Amino acid sequence: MKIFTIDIGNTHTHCALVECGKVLSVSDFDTSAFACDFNFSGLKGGGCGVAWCSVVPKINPKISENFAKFGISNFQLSSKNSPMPFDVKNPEQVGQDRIAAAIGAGKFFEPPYIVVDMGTAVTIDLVDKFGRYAGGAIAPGLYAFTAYLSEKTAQLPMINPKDADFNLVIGKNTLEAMNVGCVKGFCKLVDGIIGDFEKNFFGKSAAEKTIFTGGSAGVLPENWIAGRLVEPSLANIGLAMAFEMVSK
Ligand SMILES: Nc1ncnc2c1ncn2[C@@H]1O[C@H](COP(=O)(O)OP(=O)(O)O)[C@@H](O)[C@H]1O
Ligand SMILES: CC(C)(COP(=O)(O)O)[C@@H](O)C(=O)NCCC(=O)O
Ligand SMILES: [K+]
Repeated sequence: MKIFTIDIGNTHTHCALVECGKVLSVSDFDTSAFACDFNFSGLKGGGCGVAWCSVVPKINPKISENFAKFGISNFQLSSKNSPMPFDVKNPEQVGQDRIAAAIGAGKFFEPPYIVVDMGTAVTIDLVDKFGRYAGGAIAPGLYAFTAYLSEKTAQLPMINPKDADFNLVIGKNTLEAMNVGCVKGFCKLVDGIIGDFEKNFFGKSAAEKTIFTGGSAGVLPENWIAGRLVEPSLANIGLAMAFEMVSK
């Protein structure tokens, strides 16, 4: 069965048509423009399931209204209906995109594994050996790391993370210093948290059990991202898997 999935993030809304865990097509929108513009009429009667998640609650009534208008039944993934159990203090607090990506990573590995979603925020999450969503870390995303300084200072420019040389050790001008501090610094934050997870939950490198997703994965230096497993539609795959698991 084809499942139309919608992952509403703080910056972008990622839509993907997924069948048997395979992504058939994708389309992205600015979240600020999404709920008002989207025309769901094409989905009606298409024999297609609809699964979605949102970390922008004010959008939810609008999208629900839209589904109702077009008569489309739909599944919103949450901690209440998640097929993945939780080992955290307040499951209802966990971002629905974090739940979706954690489920989606189950297509790639057996638990335990690590899921890194580099969006507006970066989240680094653990699914434990029992297959439970076990929590993780939330930090500013790459854009916050880079843009904030250029917005809040008189002399720091906006940088393009793609141009940063990950091998550079010390910056010899402003741009290089920002590349080392902001871009390499962002990567080192992620690697440092992953390293702690590895030490505490794997006892060895978990590079083979770590998956990356989110907009920043595509703009980080090649020599950091190369060789890592990246799935841009991880949350969408997870939404489709969750829908299939709960519909059984
Ligand atoms: N040119 C860029 N410079 C810095 N960050 C970028 C750039 N392009 C994309 N990003 C990062 O990607 C993020 C958007 O990723 P996305 O996965 O769409 O986020 P969300 O899931 O929060 O909507 C931006 O907030 C930013 O961190
Ligand atoms: C951490 C997030 C902001 C990430 O959102 P994103 O960057 O993908 O837009 C989102 O998952 C969220 O608002 N979570 C709620 C708090 C929590 O997960 O504990
Ligand atoms: K996200």
